[in-house]
Amino acid sequence: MKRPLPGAAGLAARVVPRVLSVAGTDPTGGAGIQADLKSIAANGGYGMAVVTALVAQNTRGVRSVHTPPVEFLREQLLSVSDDVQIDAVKVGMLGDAAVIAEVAGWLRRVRPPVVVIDPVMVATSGDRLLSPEAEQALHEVLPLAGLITPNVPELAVLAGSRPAGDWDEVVRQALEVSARWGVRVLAKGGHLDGGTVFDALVDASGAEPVRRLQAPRVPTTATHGTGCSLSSAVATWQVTTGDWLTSIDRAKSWLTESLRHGEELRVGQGHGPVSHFAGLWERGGLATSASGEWWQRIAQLRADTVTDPFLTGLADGTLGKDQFVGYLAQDTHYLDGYAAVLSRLARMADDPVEQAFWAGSAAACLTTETALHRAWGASSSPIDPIGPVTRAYLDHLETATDAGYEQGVAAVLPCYWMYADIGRQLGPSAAGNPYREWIDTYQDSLFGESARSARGIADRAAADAEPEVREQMWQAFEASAQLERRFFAAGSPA
Ligand SMILES: Nc1ncnc2c1ncn2[C@@H]1O[C@H](COP(=O)(O)OP(=O)(O)OP(=O)(O)O)[C@@H](O)[C@H]1O
Ligand SMILES: Cc1ncc(CO)c(N)n1
Repeated sequence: MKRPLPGAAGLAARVVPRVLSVAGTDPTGGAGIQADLKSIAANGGYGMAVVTALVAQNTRGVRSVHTPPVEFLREQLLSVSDDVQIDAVKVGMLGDAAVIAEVAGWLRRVRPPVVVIDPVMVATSGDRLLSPEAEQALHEVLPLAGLITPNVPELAVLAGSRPAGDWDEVVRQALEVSARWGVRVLAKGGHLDGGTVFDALVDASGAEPVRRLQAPRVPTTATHGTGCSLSSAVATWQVTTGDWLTSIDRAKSWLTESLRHGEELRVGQGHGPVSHFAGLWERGGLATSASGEWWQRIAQLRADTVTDPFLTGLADGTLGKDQFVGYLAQDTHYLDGYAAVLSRLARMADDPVEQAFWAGSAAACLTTETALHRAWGASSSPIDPIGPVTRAYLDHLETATDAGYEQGVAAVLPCYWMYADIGRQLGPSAAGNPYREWIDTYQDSLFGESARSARGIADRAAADAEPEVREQMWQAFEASAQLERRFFAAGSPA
């Protein structure tokens, strides 16, 4: 069954794949079923789970495994398949031969349209998750998969060889396994060294037997459960794309981003989990906070801002120098007034942390400005007369702050947040760009952190505010966002 691609219209117009994970548990939430459910949800699916084994494990290793009777496994599997139409199944830890036989029998009866089997044998910690006798029994279940996803040591076991030492050997083993077991293989190269991680989609019977994928290796210790998370993500995507390479590609992009944010979670002392929802949180896909909702409401405005000719010219380096200097002159006026408003907020705040944040921001604002201007050989005092958009923006900030602390906080937020967002989007094009320093200033992770702090303050203020004040906060926020856009447009090539 092939489903339409999820459209841009959002969740309402979108088919949500119903994806079942059949796997073991990880009470620390980074691997096994717990990771699978997060991964399925993060990739747009509805997750379900049947437990094959209860694993007492954490980021450092496995303590013990409890395998419930296979009769109970059967009860769980039938509870799902008797009631729910399953679009995809991801199979993870199977533990022993009896579990494998049970799952194989169920798969043969139910025939889910998408089956991904992660032949889990050892955890990232090195602990075994499959009894050696059960390796034989895998013969029964692996051919039922549309895709199997072994890592380097697992591939070696399936190929009956030593673990591959380099990428060519991985591909050779994957071809062997694919031919011998009659399955499509995603050979994962996470365990090899090097600045790039390679994976390969191998189908010995296909027209193009080896298709390679590569991604930058994320320097992180947070790699616990990457295999679980990847296989569930691929299973989820396969329901909507119907094409394995596309599904793997999407799952990989998501995983790389989630790996980048894993350490921020500070979970455990060993190999920590990836941050499954980092992308969603980053892009404000959740409207659980007032600011998240405001951010979504200005989505069109934000899209129009990043495609403004001034910013596209800045991104590709074709923007005229005069224009950039003209923009900087207006920005000097703006930052002077903005720093004054931030100082006002510092005085108005009753929380010492918030006072310090606004005062620190006012200072950073003035020093960043001088640094940028020095780089462009301009004086740090404004020479050009103040323009109409700059005037309107500063008047708005003052008026909003006159109305109250909450409104002032909401009014200053777009300046942090939209610039951090623009820096993030323009960052990748910064190398060799004449405006690199400007882009780097806003791409800087410290700037991103300030934006998050400002957002946190606005959310706390909104949570405590009366409905009419919260409405005024939104209006102040939106007006500032509009003025941000006009500020760039004022410097656009005619
Ligand atoms: N540091 C990293 N940076 C980027 N990608 C990585 C990194 N580590 C692993 N990956 C990717 O994650 C996926 C899983 O790879 P890996 O070979 O580690 O699987 P695994 O050993 O089954 O995972 P685990 O046992 O931790 O669940 C692969 O697509 C791999 O390329
Ligand atoms: C339950 C379970 N499945 C898979 C893995 C592999 O990371 C793990 N550590 N735990």
